[in-house]
Amino acid sequence: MARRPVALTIAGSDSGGGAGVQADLKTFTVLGVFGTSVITGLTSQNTRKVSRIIEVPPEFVESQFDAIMEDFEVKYGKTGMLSSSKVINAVDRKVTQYKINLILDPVMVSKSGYPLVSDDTVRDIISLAKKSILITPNKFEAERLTGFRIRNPEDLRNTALRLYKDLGVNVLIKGGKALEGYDFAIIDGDEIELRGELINTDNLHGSGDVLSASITAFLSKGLKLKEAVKEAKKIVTESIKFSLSLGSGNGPVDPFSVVEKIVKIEEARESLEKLVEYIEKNRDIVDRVLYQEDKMNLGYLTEYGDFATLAGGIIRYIRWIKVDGPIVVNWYSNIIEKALKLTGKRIGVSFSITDNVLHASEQGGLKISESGVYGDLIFIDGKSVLVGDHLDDIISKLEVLRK
Ligand SMILES: Cc1ncc(COP(=O)(O)O)c(N)n1
Repeated sequence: MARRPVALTIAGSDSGGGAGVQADLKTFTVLGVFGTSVITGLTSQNTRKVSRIIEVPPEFVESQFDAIMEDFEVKYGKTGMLSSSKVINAVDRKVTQYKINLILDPVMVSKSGYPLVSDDTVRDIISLAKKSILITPNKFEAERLTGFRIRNPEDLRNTALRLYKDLGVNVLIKGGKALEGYDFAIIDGDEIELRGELINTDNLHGSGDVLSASITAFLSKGLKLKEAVKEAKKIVTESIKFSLSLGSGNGPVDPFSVVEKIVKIEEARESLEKLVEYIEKNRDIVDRVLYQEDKMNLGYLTEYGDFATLAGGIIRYIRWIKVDGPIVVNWYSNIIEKALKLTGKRIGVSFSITDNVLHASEQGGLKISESGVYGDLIFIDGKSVLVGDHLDDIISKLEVLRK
């Protein structure tokens, strides 16, 4: 029977789906970990605002722990929104009772700027932090916890050192957009710089949750803490790079992009395989678009920027064609990738500029472009690249060239 590691999130519900429990469970799932959840509070929230918060009664927080722990083996858990001292104390009791290794994300304010915890919780958060294996404050939360100001990477390091020494806990501070995605961690005394990329987006709703949930997932899968932190940084960077323009406020980051990127590569392979099959079945097309001993190729550029193409292309050889595979991904770039990037299309075929090609495209209404921005047939480096939105689109354009 299939088995999965089980992880736990102890967090609030975000009705808008981008942060909180919803973000944590998505993150666990895409990383192959089964997610359980202790819900600490409910928010009426979207990408613009948090309009209401209801706290879950502490005894019900405790009963969720009991239900999970009597049935599952959970070694690692993470916290998100813990909105009051009573809830924090309930979590503290249960985490201690069940010996759960805790990643504490001291959530205080939403990306949309609304407080998620009452002011007097800082003391209790610090007490829970001391029992955790890692705390992951952002710049603002680290400032609140220490009273320091963080303006640059040096301040970030000093604040991390202070938290590490004073609380006796491993710490990862997220510099966020203000520090161009620079994070700094101290784990078992080792200082770890986590350089990010400057990703120019305000769609960051849920970014902190995705990071701490990724760390928790990787730990549950058996990684050591330092490795888990480094791998989690990659996941959150991807989730931000492909964050979603949903809602009119701070859109959600998208942990699902980590999986969808791979699905899209498989779709690219499948489309190219079908296109090879089509060309093999209709090889007269090759005579029309390719000079003797010239080479054609096929390519697919996914929404995530991965490029698939035939390693060797298709060669016309007397009465035969030779398909020289395999399909390789991100192996090398060619004029098809260039044409697809120029036109924003997904799938392309490169071949010679034969008289047939010129004649048939004129007759069939295919648009030729030398600059490449618009058009169905792009001329690059003395060759033509036929481009389309998907497999059927490119096949219907190849049919035009067969006439
Ligand atoms: C229920 C809940 N938990 C956590 C956050 C923090 O996420 P963010 O800072 O990205 O808004 C949130 N907005 N809502």
